[in-house]
Amino acid sequence: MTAQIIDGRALARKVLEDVGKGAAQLARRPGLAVIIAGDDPASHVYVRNKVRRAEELGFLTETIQLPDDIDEGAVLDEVATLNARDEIDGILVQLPLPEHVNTLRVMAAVDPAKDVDGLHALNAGRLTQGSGGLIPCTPSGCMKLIQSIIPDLTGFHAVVIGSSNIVGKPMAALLLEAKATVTQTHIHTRDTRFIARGADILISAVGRPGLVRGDWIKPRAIVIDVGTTRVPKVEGGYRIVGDVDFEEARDVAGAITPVPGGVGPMTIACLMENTLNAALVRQGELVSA
Ligand SMILES: NC(=O)C1=CN([C@@H]2O[C@H](COP(=O)(O)OP(=O)(O)OC[C@H]3O[C@@H](n4cnc5c(N)ncnc54)[C@H](OP(=O)(O)O)[C@@H]3O)[C@@H](O)[C@H]2O)C=CC1
Ligand SMILES: Nc1nc(=O)c2c([nH]1)NC[C@@H]1CN(c3ccc(C(=O)N[C@@H](CCC(=O)O)C(=O)O)cc3)C=[N+]21
Ligand SMILES: [Mg+2]
Repeated sequence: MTAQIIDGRALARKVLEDVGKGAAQLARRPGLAVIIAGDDPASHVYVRNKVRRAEELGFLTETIQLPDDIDEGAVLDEVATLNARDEIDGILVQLPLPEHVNTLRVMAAVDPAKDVDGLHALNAGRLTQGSGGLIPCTPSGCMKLIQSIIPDLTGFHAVVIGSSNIVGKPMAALLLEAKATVTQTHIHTRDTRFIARGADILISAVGRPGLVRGDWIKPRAIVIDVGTTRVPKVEGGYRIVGDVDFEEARDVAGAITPVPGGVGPMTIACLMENTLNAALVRQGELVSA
């Protein structure tokens, strides 16, 4: 069989349309601030894309560029300043931070009500307890992609390859909340291929091109490829590739997300959705995100 290709760009457009309608109901436009430290070119591309989307929606945006050698205290000061500014509804600290900065301490400093990445321990805890809060953008986008194919995940076996705080762990929590049976793997997992083959829904969030081969996939499974690795092209520039061997997977899976054009655009759309929800809560239009 040939898998259905799940169109992340088209679904992202729908999400953004709804965000635009929601934002129009607000007395004050949502405000998104992005902190970026250092000069990693890939990080700058992602930040520019996020800011451009926010501007298209009429949001207030601000990018705070910090030097690579900034000390942790100064990053925490920037966060505190943004926490105190009423017109800022969402704060995103672009990752990775410089090596000498403790990511968890920075995350803990962000006002949970403005934590549009859903990385504060309060939001992460609320997610595992199913009690609302802001949800990390990439897993949130993956859920929408999966549910565009199977709206009700009750009892399906989902396998999440990768266990980071930003993708793998919240992905597993969301799937569990949706009543799927969830297996999570990581670098020490033995025989990931065998585990993956049992998945009705297979999500790979590792960053290793070609990790997931055709024989890792159960026939007709839904495959969500979060991996985004930059590979230099011989003619210059780069292309981005996922974790999944797309050509092999296409012959086995029931549905699959492409890279690019799958999870990436949904991540940005869900960031806009989170920013709108944070603004709605902060402006008293919603009790909880
Ligand atoms: N499209 C999008 O919107 C986004 C894409 N990404 C991409 O997704 C990928 C993952 O991102 P992120 O979670 O931040 O990355 P991290 O590097 O933080 O996490 C990768 C995870 O994969 C695990 N891992 C490494 N090798 C294997 C393996 N062979 N089998 C199973 N697990 C393995 C690691 O295990 P351990 O913890 O034990 O080391 C870790 O848990 C990257 O390619 C990133 O660029 C990320 C965010 C958004
Ligand atoms: N605090 C924080 N939050 C993040 O959400 C976050 C982060 N840090 N650090 C880096 C990763 C990576 N990430 C991506 C977002 C969009 C695309 C995306 O739009 N990708 C396009 C292609 C883009 C291209 O061509 O380079 C696509 O897949 O179609 C990819 C990757 C968010 N991340
Ligand atoms: Mg660090």
